[in-house]
Amino acid sequence: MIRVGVLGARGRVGVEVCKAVHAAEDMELVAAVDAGDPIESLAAAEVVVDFTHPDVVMDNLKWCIEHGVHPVVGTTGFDAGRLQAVRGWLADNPGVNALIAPNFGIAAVLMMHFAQQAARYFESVEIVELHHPGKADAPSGTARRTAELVAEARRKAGLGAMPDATSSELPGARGADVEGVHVHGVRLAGLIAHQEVLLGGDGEILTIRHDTMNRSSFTPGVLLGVRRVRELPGLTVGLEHLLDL
Ligand SMILES: NC(=O)C1=CN([C@@H]2O[C@H](COP(=O)(O)OP(=O)(O)OC[C@H]3O[C@@H](n4cnc5c(N)ncnc54)[C@H](OP(=O)(O)O)[C@@H]3O)[C@@H](O)[C@H]2O)C=CC1
Ligand SMILES: O=C(O)C1=N[C@H](C(=O)O)C[C@H](O)C1
Repeated sequence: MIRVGVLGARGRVGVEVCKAVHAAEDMELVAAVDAGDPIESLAAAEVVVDFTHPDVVMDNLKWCIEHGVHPVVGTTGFDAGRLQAVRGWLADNPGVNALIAPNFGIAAVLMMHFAQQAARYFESVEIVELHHPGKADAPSGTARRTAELVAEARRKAGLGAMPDATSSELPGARGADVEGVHVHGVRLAGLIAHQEVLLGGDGEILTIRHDTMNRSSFTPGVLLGVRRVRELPGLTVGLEHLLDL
């Protein structure tokens, strides 16, 4: 039995993670911690799943790593600096591993993978992410990561800047610029989490779309991460490394 703790246990995703861990035959839910609860109860866990908030996730990660607990993190808001800090804590605590994934949905990971594969064939790529209005960060972690993967694929293919004649604009009208890829965020009541990657070339448009219909869709990926994190050395970023893509 894997002893699992959950941080953000009363949140939208945390509730689903607790149910999934409870139902898994090879796992035991030993701690369910939310804001205001003592973090020390996580010491009973081998693996801790974090779905909290970008403002608190670094403190949570540091605590887990320093207490010999392997973190599996869905919380977003990671940039290169934050990932480097996590690598430093792991280096100071050999034997502890961490998995951080901007999206644990299998279809979402495939959407990112397909976008990365397609990127080198098109002059233009833009990303539209659409989420519920309770989301704290923009652009979404998934959109940011997709843009990074697309930019990397374009660089490898020797593609330059995308065509864009915009010479005057209201701030924000062209979205956020992530390594040259424009990312547009929509926050709308009724949505959960959705993304379109628009790829355009001469007379053709390819749209890759992903829709999250419920939050239990994240749990198979989370459970896979919980089962595998102990054997993945150091820091792993992205669930794609656990799938045979
Ligand atoms: N990687 C993935 O597949 C996915 C990632 N996410 C990401 O996960 C994060 C959480 O999303 P979501 O569940 O919708 O958010 P919610 O706000 O619904 O849940 C977060 C929970 O964490 C609690 N919390 C806040 N601070 C702490 C703390 N220090 N310790 C323990 N618990 C704390 C919150 O309490 P309170 O409300 O009282 O502050 C809340 O109950 C976001 O960053 C989101 O982008 C979401 C879906 C999928
Ligand atoms: O906040 C959310 O809801 C989600 N957050 C993640 C992100 O920022 O990419 C994953 C998914 O989009 C849902």
